[in-house]
Order: sequence, then C-alpha cells, then structure tokens
Amino acid sequence: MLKVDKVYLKTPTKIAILDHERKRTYVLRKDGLPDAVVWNPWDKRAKEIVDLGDEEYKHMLMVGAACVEKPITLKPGEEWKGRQELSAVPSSYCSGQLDPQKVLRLG
Ligand SMILES: O=P(O)(O)OC[C@H]1O[C@@H](O)[C@H](O)[C@@H](O)[C@@H]1O
Repeated sequence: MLKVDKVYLKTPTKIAILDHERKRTYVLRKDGLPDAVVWNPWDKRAKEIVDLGDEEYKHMLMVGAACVEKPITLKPGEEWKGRQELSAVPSSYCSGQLDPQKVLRLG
C-alpha cells in the first residue's frame, strides 16, 4: 500500500472496492454526495486516530462518499440529507469472474 489522497468528482452512486488480498468486495452506495474520496492517513495523520494501531496505517484505505466540487451551504433552518452505505458481497475475484459491472449489479 502507498500513501494516497485522491478526490474523484461526479462518481456513480454505487462504487465497488475489490480487495484481492482478503478476497472480499465492498460496495459503497451513496445518495446526495456526488463525489468520492480515496484516502489513507499514512504515518503522521495515523497518530491522530486513537483506535488505529502503530503500523495499521500501512493496511488502511478509506473510500468514502464526499461533496467536494460543489460544497453544500445551508441557510438557517434549511435541511440537507445525504447517506452512504457500505456492505460486503462475495468477491467476484474469488469466483474467477473479475467483472466490476457484475458486482455493481449484485447490489
Ligand atoms: O475525514 P473525512 O471527512 O471522512 O475525510 C477523509 C479524509 O479525506 C482526505 O481527502 C483529506 O485530505 C483528509 O483530511 C480527510 O480526513
């Protein structure tokens, strides 16, 4: 794993994360959050995360829904709703069918 901090604009509402090492596939579903962030804290920021072990940052990757390009500004009394849901599904990699489109259709 390497240090990474990337923002992807206008991403689909479903994103598949294929973990070949652990043979798992995660599906991120999101609403109201058009962008996505792929990030890990690496050594310095990891020290601020109290429940992350000293060396665990080397194995950590966060993929999250985000709203970066057009920030949401609320006036007093205004409401906004957004959601993200992360679930694990059987890995398409394990079954020998590495087809991200197939994984997205599963959800
Ligand atoms: O902490 P959040 O809002 O879930 O975002 C995750 C990370 O996303 C990264 O892009 C930022 O550089 C970090 O500062 C931030 O912590």
